[in-house]
Amino acid sequence: MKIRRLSELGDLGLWAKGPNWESRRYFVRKDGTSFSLHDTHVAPNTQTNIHYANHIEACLIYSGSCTVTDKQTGEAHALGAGEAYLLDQHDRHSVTAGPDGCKLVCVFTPPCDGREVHNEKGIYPVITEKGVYYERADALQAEIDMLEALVKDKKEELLRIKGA
Ligand SMILES: CC(=O)NCC[C@H](N)C(=O)O
Repeated sequence: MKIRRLSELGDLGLWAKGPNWESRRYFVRKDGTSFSLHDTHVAPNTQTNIHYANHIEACLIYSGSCTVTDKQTGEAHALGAGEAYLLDQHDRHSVTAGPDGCKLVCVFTPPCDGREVHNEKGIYPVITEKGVYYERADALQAEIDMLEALVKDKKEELLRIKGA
């Protein structure tokens, strides 16, 4: 088991800030997981345009409210505490926080490294120990390398179990 406390995140480089939001990244790639776990706080009455070309993200709102708009269809969803959205199509979208702001627990795959902020297109790079990759092909290769390392670990575990 691992415990990570809010008070540690700054020193560990796991507290990222954008113009309208901050994201406290509790568990990240270096923890060896295939996902990262974030607590995102979005400032009241702000709009952020996002396009996670290299990631899938699930968000669960636990405080405040927001409107998530699909930029392709124009469909807008008003969401509050206990409601969630999943960006499983690399959807271009905007998040508009309500008058009390919006707090969300967010899960990313591939896992974030901790330092990611949006580029001018709203994209996060995939960051590994080998580099920072924005372009889809490079980011996919970095993700495949991460997944292959995880599969290698699982295969070794399986061999250990079978050999026991
Ligand atoms: C909704 C929003 O502002 N997202 C940006 C931060 C993102 N959820 C993260 O945790 O990196």
